[in-house]
Amino acid sequence: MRIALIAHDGKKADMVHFLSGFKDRLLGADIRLFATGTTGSHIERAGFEVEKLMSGPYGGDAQIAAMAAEKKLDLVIFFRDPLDKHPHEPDVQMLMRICDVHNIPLATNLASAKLMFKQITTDLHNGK
Ligand SMILES: O=C(CO)COP(=O)(O)O
Repeated sequence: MRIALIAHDGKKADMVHFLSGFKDRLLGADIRLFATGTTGSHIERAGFEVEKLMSGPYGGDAQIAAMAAEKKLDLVIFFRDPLDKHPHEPDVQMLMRICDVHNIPLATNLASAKLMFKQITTDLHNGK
C-alpha cells in the first residue's frame, strides 16, 4: 500500500497528530509513505519512515500527481487549508483532478482520512 501525505502549513500539526494516532497499526503494516518535502520532514520527526519529494510550492504536488497518474499510489491524504492562499493553487487543483481521473482515493480532511485509515489498516491486518 503506497500512501501520499500532504499538508498545508496550517494543517501540518493535524497531519502529524492524525498519523501518530495510527502509529501502532502503521509501523507493522506493509505500507510505504510518500510526502511533499516539508510535510515529510514533520512526519519523519514524528518517527515515521517516509520518502520525501519536493516541497509543494516547488513541484511536490505535481510529483505526487504524476505518481497518481502512473498508478504508483493507492491513496492520497491531502490536508488542505481552505482558509489560506497558496501560490501553487493550480498544482493543488491538478493533483485533485488527477486523483479523480484515475479513481485514486483522496481524503482532504481529517474526518475522511480517519475513515479511510481505519478501513485500510483493518484490511491489512486481516491480510486483505
Ligand atoms: O504545499 C503543499 C501542498 O500544496 C505542501 O508542501 P510541503 O509539504 O512542502 O509544505
